[in-house]
Amino acid sequence: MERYKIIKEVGDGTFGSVWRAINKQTGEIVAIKKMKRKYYSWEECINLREVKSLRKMNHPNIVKLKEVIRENDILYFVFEYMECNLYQLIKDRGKLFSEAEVRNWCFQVFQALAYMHQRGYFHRDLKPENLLVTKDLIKVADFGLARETCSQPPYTEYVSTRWYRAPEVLLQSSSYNSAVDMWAMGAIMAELFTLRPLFPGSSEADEIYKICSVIGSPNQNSWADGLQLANVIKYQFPQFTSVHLSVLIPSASGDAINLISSLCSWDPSKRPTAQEALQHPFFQTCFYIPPSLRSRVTAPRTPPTVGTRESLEQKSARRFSGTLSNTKPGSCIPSAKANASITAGVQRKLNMDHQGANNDGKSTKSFAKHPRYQPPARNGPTSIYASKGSRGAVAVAVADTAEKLGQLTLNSGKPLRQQQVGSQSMKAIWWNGNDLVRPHVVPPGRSYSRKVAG
Ligand SMILES: Nc1ncnc2c1ncn2[C@@H]1O[C@H](COP(=O)(O)OP(=O)(O)OP(=O)(O)O)[C@@H](O)[C@H]1O
Repeated sequence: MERYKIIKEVGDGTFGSVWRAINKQTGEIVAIKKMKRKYYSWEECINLREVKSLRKMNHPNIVKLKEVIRENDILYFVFEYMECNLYQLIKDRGKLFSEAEVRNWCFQVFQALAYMHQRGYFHRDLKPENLLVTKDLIKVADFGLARETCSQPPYTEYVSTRWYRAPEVLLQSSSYNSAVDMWAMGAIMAELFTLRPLFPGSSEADEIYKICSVIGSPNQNSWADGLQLANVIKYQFPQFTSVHLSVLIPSASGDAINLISSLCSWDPSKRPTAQEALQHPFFQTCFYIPPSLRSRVTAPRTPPTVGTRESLEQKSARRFSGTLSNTKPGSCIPSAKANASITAGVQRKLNMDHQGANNDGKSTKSFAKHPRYQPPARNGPTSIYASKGSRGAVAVAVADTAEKLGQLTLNSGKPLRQQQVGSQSMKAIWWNGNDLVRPHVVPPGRSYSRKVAG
């Protein structure tokens, strides 16, 4: 570790604290994640999911793991450095993001997911904190929970952040798949438009309650397997009809609403795959720049992985630059120096090789089945967070969920009991006499807690 000079702490997660550091030999800025628990053997380290999955991934929208160092039983991951995470951008944002910004970020993330899912991995803990941003470039980080698709269920020890957790996981399915990442992306996309979480559940039961209140309760048609899962744990869904998402996300176009709606489908098999999402009309103006072409252009002018057709046509001289029309050329590109690989060092380190794997085998679906939606008036949200609470990560075994969910017997339209919903204030937000108060009409001055432990 003496090759690095630690500059400052930039993140504190469940499993590690992350530090900005500089490689004294190359001048490269890196992020070093120092794991909280001790590792007494090298075998323990190389068997970690984060190592096993990340070392196989080589994609411009997946954060690069450069080195793994074990020193005095402490494990350090050295990553390429990114300026901030998406949650920080959302939190500090005074006005809504433009649809072009949302599109650009989501297109990149779906490319990363398509790559990862095709290779037989799924992330399982996608959330704004795990999407790292440098200018227009976004990368998926934190593979601590990543799973191989072909690994054997049941996945009992699964933990993830509640607000982005897919319903099949909440209902304790033991054989979920990469569709859990697609659900999370629907919730994240919506949050990018409104700057507020779409399903801010204060407990696992409240999470399902909030999902029902937005997308409507599931039935035999929409999710027969889900009814069975609920039956097993003796859970009764609260009865709600769906709200059109355009009411909750008024600034989003019809295409965006359509994509979010299909991502947030109860039935995992009805969600688009990442590859299918990339084909959605919402991304019609985007084009993909294959990695092989990206390396041909001069680095400072090359944005990440996405561009617009318009810019492609107009700027044929920069044919493969993929510069977004709203992108400052070169604004998001790390310098060649910053990309220099680390060749020196005395500590034991892991070689990051990259291998392919399996397909996730999901069937191809058409978007034609989703009714096209008429865009609503574009009149921004009624309020944004007055303040945001701390946002902890979770390490919550789901073992107690059956008990918690099983205790619930919810009648149509009736509020959850206070202890089931969470705090009194949460109840006040969610129940207003005869009518359910939707999550996006939080009274001014009210803040959500981003604590998400289940
Ligand atoms: N490569 C990076 N560059 C800059 N900041 C980073 C990088 N990796 C992580 N961070 C920051 O550190 C935070 C925590 O990192 P990470 O999610 O990897 O830790 P964790 O312990 O696995 O967290 P979690 O509690 O979400 O499981 C991130 O949200 C981000 O703000």
